[in-house]
This record gives sequence, structure tokens and C-alpha cells, in this order.
Amino acid sequence: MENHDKAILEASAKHPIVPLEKGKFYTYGTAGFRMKADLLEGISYRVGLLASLRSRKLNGQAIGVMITASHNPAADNGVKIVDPLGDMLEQDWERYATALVNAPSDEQLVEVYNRLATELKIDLKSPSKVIYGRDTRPSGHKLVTALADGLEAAKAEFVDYKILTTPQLHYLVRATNSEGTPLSYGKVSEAGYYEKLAEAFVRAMKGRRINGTLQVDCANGVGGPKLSEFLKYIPKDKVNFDVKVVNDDVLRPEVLNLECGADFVKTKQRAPPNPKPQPGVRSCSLDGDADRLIYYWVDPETGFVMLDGDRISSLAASFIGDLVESAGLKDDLRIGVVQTAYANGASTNYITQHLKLPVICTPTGVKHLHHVAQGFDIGVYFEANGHGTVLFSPDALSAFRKKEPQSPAQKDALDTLAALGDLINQTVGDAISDMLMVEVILAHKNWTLRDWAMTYADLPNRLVRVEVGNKDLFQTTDAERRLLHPEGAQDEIDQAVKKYKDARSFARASGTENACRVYAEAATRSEANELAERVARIIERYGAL
Ligand SMILES: CC(=O)N[C@H]1[C@@H](OP(=O)(O)O)O[C@H](CO)[C@@H](O)[C@@H]1O
Ligand SMILES: [Mg+2]
Repeated sequence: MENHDKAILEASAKHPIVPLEKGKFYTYGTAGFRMKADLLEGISYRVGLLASLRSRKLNGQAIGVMITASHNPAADNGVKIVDPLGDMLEQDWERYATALVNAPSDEQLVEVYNRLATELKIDLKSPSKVIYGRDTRPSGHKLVTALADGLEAAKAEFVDYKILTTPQLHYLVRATNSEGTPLSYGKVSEAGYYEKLAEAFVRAMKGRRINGTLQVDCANGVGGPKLSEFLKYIPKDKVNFDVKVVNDDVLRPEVLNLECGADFVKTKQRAPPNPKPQPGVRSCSLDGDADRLIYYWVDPETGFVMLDGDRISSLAASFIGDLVESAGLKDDLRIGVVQTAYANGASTNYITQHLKLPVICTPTGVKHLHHVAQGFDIGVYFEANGHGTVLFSPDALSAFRKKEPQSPAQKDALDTLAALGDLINQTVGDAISDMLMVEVILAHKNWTLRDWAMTYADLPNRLVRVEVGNKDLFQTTDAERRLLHPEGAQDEIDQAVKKYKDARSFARASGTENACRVYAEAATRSEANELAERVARIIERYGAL
């Protein structure tokens, strides 16, 4: 035996993979490997092996591994790989991850590992570095132990950052790889992340005032303690940011994401029952790993009003678009917005017709949006569920710093843009960073949540989950907006949509669950509900064939 074979074999025996029923495989999905935590120990070990290979392939640049199941229940967990710039694992490598994880025995695991090294021309003696973190789930302990055993067996160097939000881990990966270069992303520590955000926040606010308290529901996840820690870094004499942190109990794992958090608010379209909603309180919710954000308030007259990812996206695009114009950079920088088919049609209209910005629709999953957003100088991308960010190209960032201002107003716009470039997480959607961005924009515009909500009226919509025998029958085209298979299904959906005003509906197989999702929107709530039900019946029927 040579190389790492013996060590890999021995450690693998300690972290066996749980066999699935015949014909079923583990897959690296939209969010990495995610499932019940007790299936994940062997997977986490093998992800350690894969991350070490990925780092070696990329000349020893640091690769990240995050252990989290985000908004899922406490009993779940997940393992996800982060590439050197802090973005998601390159898509080609998802196949390699799947191959390693599904090797049926310890011996075959060694075989697959060596075969990958040979095929990908990886020198197993070259340096490898992996950094990792986990959310507050108790199962995280066992999973990082398995991960570290994988890294040790592969003789990779590694750093355990312990408990982090997902975006903090992404930040640390990029900071590690850019340390000491002109493109340095920030200090390589959790404190470095807080310092960078706090400094940029003060700069972006530039003396403007935030009106009233913001209540932040942290889903009883990792975002709670991290947000509280971050708040200590804001100099009170410079910014009056009055935050009330709620649902930040991380000592009782069973309450994680339970009737609270961004996913609850978005899917149930109501405020978390605890603490008891008080009319008029400006509120937002993070999800369990603090990469999604939803704003809302309970209006004394009209009830619950939600400002979701589409709203954050249009708010950011409108504000940054205006700043670019004031800065005299309108002809130099291309701004665009990236959405998925789940974006409310009213938001798409507002962005294209009113803001006059291009919108590109991609398949679901932030990796797709992120990739397309990189094609703009300023790419704003959000999923409706509140996950997203704004990406600035190197040209844009250098224009903000180098352009000679011709007036005080132009200087102000350039300074604010430069500050936003530091404030907004450039690696991945980040609820804490996005929340600071929203606060900056509202303060600059002197807007309440009601002013923000007035920009356009959402079309009533409904999302339905449909159980089907085999979701893989459902294949889509046109950024998931139309079904190619099963034959005939799309025609029936088209016929149903025609019956309603301002209606749109589509169905697709979920990438994270064994089910199809049906989305419908229409001019009125009852029409949206009715259309969703009709299309759900169509999908049920074709799914049963
Ligand atoms: C309608 C919806 O919200 N879908 C979610 C969900 O994907 P599905 O493929 O729809 O299961 O989970 C993804 C990962 O978190 C997220 O990116 C996506 O937006
Ligand atoms: Mg999340």
C-alpha cells in the first residue's frame, strides 16, 4: 500500500457509510449532502478526503467545509464544500463528491480516491489546506470529528473554526486565500469579519439616522450569538443601531427553526408566534445558519406585510442604480438583477419597467444565480426566500475608489458605493450583511418598511408541494419555467393558466426533497390558490402514471 491508503482505510472503518436501499445513492445536491444527521458521519469523513483533493488540485489554496442544515429541523444536518474564493464548489466536482461518498466499501473508497487523483492529475504529496466550521446543531460535534479524521488520513493541513454562520465560513475561506495580496478580503479571523462589517457599516451610514428599533428573530440558530457579538463592534457614538435580538436560544436544540426563522416566515407568510407579534415593530428573520433574510411588520390596519428576497433585491438595485448615476458611472458599469422563476412577477415588472434594469432568470439554487450575477459589473441576486447578495466586479470596485469626484454629491455617492462594496458579502448571501445593507438603504432614503412596501404591489401567490412517485420524470427547460417531460403536462398547465388574469404557474422537481413544487401567481388571492390547486392536480396525475 502506498500514499494515504492505509490511513484512509483504517479511519474509514471508524466512520462507516450507512448503506442505502438498492438502487439509491447519496447525491451532492443544491445544498451539499443534507439529511438526517445519523446518516452523515461517514459522508463527512469522505467529504474530508474530497476537500483535501480539491485543495491539492488548486495548488494548496484553502477549501472550506461547512456543517449545517440551515432551516431544516434540528435532527438534520449537512456537509457542504466551499471553493477558494468563497463561492460554492465547482459543479464538475459534485460528481466526484458523489462518487467518493457512494463507494460501497472502505477498500473501494481507497480505489475511488486514488482513481480521482490519477484522473485529475493530482499530486498526493503536494500541500493541501482545509478550513471548517459548523452551526449550533449537537450532531455537528460528531461530524467534525469524522471530517478531521478524513483530513488527517489525507495528510491535509486544517483549521477548525468551531461554531460559525455559513457566510462567516465563506468569508474566512476567501480571506485565507487572499491574505497578504493586494486583493486581501479582510483579516483571517471571526473578529476580522465583524471589524470589516462594522467599519463599512459606519462608513456607509455616514451620519444618517436609523429610525426606531429593529427586532431580529434568529431562528434559535447560530445567527443569534453571532449577531450579538457583531453588535459590540459598532461604535455607539457613530451609529445609533438599536437592535432587539429574539429567538436566540441555542442551548435547546429542539427549538432551532421551530416556528421561527426566515423559512417559517416566508413559507407560512406570517410572523413567528414568539415573541408575540406587536403591531408596527420593524422586524426581520434570519434562518438557522444566517444566510437568508426576510423583513416584515404587522400593520395595525392591514395585518402582516412581508418584504422578501425579491423586495431586498429591488431595493438594492434601485438604491445602487441611483448611486451609480449620481457618481457619474452610469455609462461605465452594467447593472443587472438575477432572479429565479419563484420571483414575484410584480418584482420583475418593477425592475425592468420602472428601474429599467435587465433581469435574467436562472434555475433554482444560489450557485446558478451567483454565476450569472458575476457577468455584470454590479450583479444583484436574490432568491425569493431571502438568500442573495450583490456582487461588484473588480472594475466596479476600482471605479468607486479611483474616479475623481466633480461635486460633493458625486463624492458622497462614490464613498457610499465603496462602503457598500465592503459591507456586502462578496462570497455568498449573508443575512447579517444583507440586513446592514437594508438598514443603510432605509436610512439614506429615510424610509419606513411601509414606504419600502409601497414601491409595488406583490401578486398574490401560492407554493404547493406535490408528492409524486418519481420526481425525476419531471424535466424542465427555460430556467425551469416549462416542463419538457412528461409529455402533455405543460400543455395542460398552459390551458389552466389561460383561465386567470395576470397568471403564471410552473412545476418542477425539488432539488432538495423527493417532491415536485408548484408555483402559481394571479391577480387575486383566490385565483392564485385555485390555479395552484389545479396545476398541483395535473402534476399529481402525471406523477402517478
Ligand atoms: C422554492 C424554494 O424556496 N426552493 C429552495 C429549495 O430548493 P428546491 O430545489 O426547491 O427544493 O432549497 C434550496 C436550497 O436551500 C433553495 O436554494 C431554493 O430556493
Ligand atoms: Mg441557510
